[in-house]
Amino acid sequence: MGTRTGGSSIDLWSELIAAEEEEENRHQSQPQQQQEPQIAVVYGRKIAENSHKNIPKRLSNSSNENRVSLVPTKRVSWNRSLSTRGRTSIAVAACVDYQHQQRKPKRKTKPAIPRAKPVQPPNYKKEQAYFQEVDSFELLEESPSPKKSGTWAMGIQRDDVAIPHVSTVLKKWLISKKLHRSSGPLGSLSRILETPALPGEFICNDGIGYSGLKTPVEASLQIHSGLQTAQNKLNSSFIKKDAVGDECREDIEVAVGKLSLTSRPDSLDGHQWDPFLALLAVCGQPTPSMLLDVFSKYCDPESIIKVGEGTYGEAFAAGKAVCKIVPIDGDLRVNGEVQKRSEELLEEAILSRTLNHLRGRDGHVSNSCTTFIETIELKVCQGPYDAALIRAWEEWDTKHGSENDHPKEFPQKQCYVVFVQEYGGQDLESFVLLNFNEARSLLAQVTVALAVAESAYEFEHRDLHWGNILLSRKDSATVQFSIEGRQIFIRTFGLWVSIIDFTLSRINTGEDILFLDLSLDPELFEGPKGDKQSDTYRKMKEVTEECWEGSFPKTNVLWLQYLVDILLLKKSYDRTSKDERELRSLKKRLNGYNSARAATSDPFFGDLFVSHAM
Ligand SMILES: Nc1ncnc2c1ncn2[C@@H]1O[C@H](COP(=O)(O)OP(=O)(O)OP(=O)(O)O)[C@@H](O)[C@H]1O
Repeated sequence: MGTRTGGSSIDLWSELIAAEEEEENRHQSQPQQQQEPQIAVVYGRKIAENSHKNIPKRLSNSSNENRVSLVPTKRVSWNRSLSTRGRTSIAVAACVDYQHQQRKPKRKTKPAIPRAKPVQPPNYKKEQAYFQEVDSFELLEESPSPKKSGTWAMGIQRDDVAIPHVSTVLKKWLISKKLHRSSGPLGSLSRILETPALPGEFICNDGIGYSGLKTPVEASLQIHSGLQTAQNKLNSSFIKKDAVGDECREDIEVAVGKLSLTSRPDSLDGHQWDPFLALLAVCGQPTPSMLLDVFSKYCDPESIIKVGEGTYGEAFAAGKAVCKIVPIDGDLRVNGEVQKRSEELLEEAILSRTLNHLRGRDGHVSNSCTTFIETIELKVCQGPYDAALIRAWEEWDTKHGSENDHPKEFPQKQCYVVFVQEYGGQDLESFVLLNFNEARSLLAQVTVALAVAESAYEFEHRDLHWGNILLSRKDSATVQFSIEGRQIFIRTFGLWVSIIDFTLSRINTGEDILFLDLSLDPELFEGPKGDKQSDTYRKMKEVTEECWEGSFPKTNVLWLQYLVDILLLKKSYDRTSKDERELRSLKKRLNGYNSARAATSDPFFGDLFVSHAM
């Protein structure tokens, strides 16, 4: 079956597109004729043998069994990363010959079943037929994942100083200190705490408040440059310091002293600095908590349920919240990957919190929306997984077949960051869309959300694959956005969108530009040709010309085009051939927009925007 011969790949995607266009032309010349599915070459879709709920295997992005590689000799870690991150995408795979060769031994023993909690599709037969007819491609290979050894970079570049591409917060701070000849080392968190307070945020108890940051224009980070940059990032976590009791501050200082003297001293250029301490500071903690202490704030531990897993994180429902646990700083490889470092999490924390301010809780903001997942709290934890978490993990494993290592393998002193977020629903990959209206609303909500974040923060997501869009259903008929002071309500048809995973995102907080230098990860751009997700990374590379620090809102448009492809080719829902033509036309017109903001003017969205809540 298939068109792969002699081990060489054939770009079936191009064939598919050509067939689509041919079909489109045919349709235009024969308008009355019923259109057939747009796929020229049809392969049977594999169904998981053990699919106890009769869910097609590829509804999950954790199922590797059918995945085959176009590059069989190059089995690298991104295969694994991408499977769990949803970095799977449209690829026309006929090369079934390779699929057995490409499995990791560990995965062979695991059943390939949906990652997310299965939902009984309302019209499964139709979906199955869809996959048999339309989704005729196997996933060749998952797209490459950025190497996590690289960390966030900031947009401070000087010609006369060699700033390393991979810069930790620490290095950046030291470099900027040199650049700006600032007043001496930032030796401890105590020193940070001595910096002038900024209005609006709290410290100590619950980590994150909502009232601090505004938009860049209203910038509250108050960062000027150099040393101030790193220092004020931390300040941003300690806004309203005056409200902090001396007792609490003392606790932190004592804790900092202990930590820096005993636990994790870090020295560079003779200056003591520890990003772990900074992380603690950002989380408003004197010392790491126990995992269960965090969960207990949100639920009875007995009710904890695992809801998903990624390469780095294990996500558990805790009451109405989701706690994603990410191990940090340890030597133990987790799920085959080197653990993330504190400094990476520090930057990600700042980015997540900045996006929180789009929710407009701190009063009127000219750009607001609720589409970016809300980070309720961040906590640093230490210690083994508790019994309740192990139980939840094992239950999920039994049901879904985890691809992650068993958490009992963590050492006693393992540290983690826990992201407490709102529950966003199921990812687009596994969610069953009902009809074209839902698909339209999804595109509208994503487009306007990106437009809002572009306007507020020059935000580019840069990794908006179908694993990073969460969906749920709500009663609300409209969802509200505010963009440059103008209110927009979008018809939801009951569908509610949340965007997650800002690891690759670029943001201008008003004082800092946070971005990931993707040029450090060439494998990201080496995914299979014809794989829409891999193609999108490559297109981003063309658009940015590898200047990842720069503002290129066109990258958001590239992901919108990717989403249109997903909705046309990977998702099944009630739609007509006219609906499909509309989607294809939208995709073409998107070529003409250089930002999501510009794309909001597209007629496709016209009747989805209303001027008042419904
Ligand atoms: N806020 C949330 N609401 C509901 N489910 C969530 C939420 N956050 C994460 N999940 C679930 O957990 C999974 C893993 O989360 P996420 O992708 O953020 O982890 P990760 O380790 O950062 O992933 P990766 O690095 O592989 O992209 C998601 O695919 C989703 O199923």
